Amino acid sequence: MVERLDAGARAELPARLPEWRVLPERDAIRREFRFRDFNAAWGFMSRVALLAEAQDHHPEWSNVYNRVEITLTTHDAGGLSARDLRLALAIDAL
Ligand SMILES: C[C@H](O)[C@H](O)[C@H]1CNC2=NC(N)=NC(=O)C2=N1
Repeated sequence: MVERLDAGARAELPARLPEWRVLPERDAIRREFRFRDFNAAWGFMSRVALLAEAQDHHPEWSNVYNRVEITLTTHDAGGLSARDLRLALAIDAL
């Protein structure tokens, strides 16, 4: 069982992940990325896939040409956990 983020960690989300927003409809965060073209978007997705495997934590995502939308939540926790924060920070650092 994975612990969901506590109130203190949630309060810090806007400062730590300014590009991500907490969804109103479910306990998840989302960021949209835009690239020069599909090739650049796919290269980014390949790097995220490697991060996801290394962290054993996997995104919900979609791609349309040069756009990639990533939603993070922890299925084992039924909401946001430290695993989402860690993966989001690693994605931001790519
Ligand atoms: C067995 C394996 O560790 C789990 O199923 C992992 C894999 N990746 C995961 N990814 C996400 N986003 N949430 C999870 O709860 C999760 N669980």
